[in-house]
Amino acid sequence: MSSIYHGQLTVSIFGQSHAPAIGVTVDGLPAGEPVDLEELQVFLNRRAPGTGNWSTPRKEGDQPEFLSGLSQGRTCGAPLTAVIRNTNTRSGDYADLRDIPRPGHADYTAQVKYGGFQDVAGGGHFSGRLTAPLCIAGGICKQMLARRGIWVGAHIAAIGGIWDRAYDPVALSREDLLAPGRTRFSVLAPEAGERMQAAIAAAKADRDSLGGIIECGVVGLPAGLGDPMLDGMENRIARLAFAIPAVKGVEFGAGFGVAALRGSQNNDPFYMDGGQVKTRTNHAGGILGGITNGMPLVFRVAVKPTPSIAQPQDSVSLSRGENTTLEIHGRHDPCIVPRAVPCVEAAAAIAVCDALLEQQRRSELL
Ligand SMILES: Cc1cc2nc3c(=O)[nH]c(=O)nc-3n(C[C@H](O)[C@H](O)[C@H](O)COP(=O)(O)O)c2cc1C
Ligand SMILES: C=C(O[C@@H]1CC(C(=O)O)=C[C@@H](OP(=O)(O)O)[C@H]1O)C(=O)O
Repeated sequence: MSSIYHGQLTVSIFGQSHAPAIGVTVDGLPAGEPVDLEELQVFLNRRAPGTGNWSTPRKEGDQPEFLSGLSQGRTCGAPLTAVIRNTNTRSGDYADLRDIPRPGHADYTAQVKYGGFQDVAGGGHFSGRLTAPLCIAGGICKQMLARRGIWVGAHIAAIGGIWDRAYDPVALSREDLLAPGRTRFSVLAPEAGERMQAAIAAAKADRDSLGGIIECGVVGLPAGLGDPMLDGMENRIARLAFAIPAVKGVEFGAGFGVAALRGSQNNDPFYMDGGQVKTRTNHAGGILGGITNGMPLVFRVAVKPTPSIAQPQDSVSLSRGENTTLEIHGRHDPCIVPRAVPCVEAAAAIAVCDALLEQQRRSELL
């Protein structure tokens, strides 16, 4: 299994949902960066399971223990390793799933690839739980970016077809990005949030689940970050966003909507604003040719409905080679979207921080 992001920063995520611990090693962080552990905990709490009707009832404190890389509240240049102990596992729920794979989860593909040696309990290394260490790395990157005037935020754009107010991609402000994260259910329009929560409750009562869309923005970025072709900002962000289990799509700016537009509608006209080049619209989502253009960077991810639902489902017995019915008895999120909002912020923050470090180190060589 490869769970390593390679760039200026190397982010290596380890552990399984029901192993003694999960964790992350981040290599390449500049020395001397302050890490506010209280602020980091507030960020991790936004993702932690066990609170809210939309969450799995599995309660975990999700308090990181730093084993290396920090000294006197700052990064010390050594690889930073943090672990989170798993304290509330119920592995018996997974006893049947090695033989009878859950539709929509990774049980079947893991069985094929790892020949039965994979850890099935709690989804093993495939679990959404592994986004907690992603958020440790991303939370530290968010703090580094904020000190440089770069702000990352996200909100629930839609759940089950109910839409929140969208970001204004031209006039997106720091406050728009930060406000949803101060509430337990991260939306811009509280009324839309209430309707979404009711829809989740209804799906749960039907022993079903819901999916949705998360919109993420970054403001304060300089123009010129990223590269063409394989190392564009889109590529870098998408690679990290797809590390979040259940993410099935990523679109930047107007995204798939561009397909229905004419060039005259989709092009973002340039204009001068106090010596700065800006665009009047932002269908590009702040990226042209893989490189930031100084406008807000905006992207959305599609999150599928939670695969583990309590309804009986068709599956197969792999040992007997025959069709069967599966009933899942476990503790699952009826909707992954609300808890995945900080995970998307973490993915964006790591990608942007990495690109900035690369840019800085390149220019230092000249
Ligand atoms: C924060 C978070 C929580 C999740 N919770 C659950 C869950 O409770 N039950 C479940 O079946 N899947 C859950 N998932 C999704 C599965 O981990 C994921 O669908 C599975 O690993 C297969 O990966 P894929 O959907 O990317 O193909 C969660 C994902 C995230 C990001
Ligand atoms: C624990 C978390 O979510 C888990 C993600 C998950 C999955 O299959 O992805 C399945 C469930 O695991 P368990 O059966 O052990 O309760 C969720 O609770 C977490 O996100 O921290």
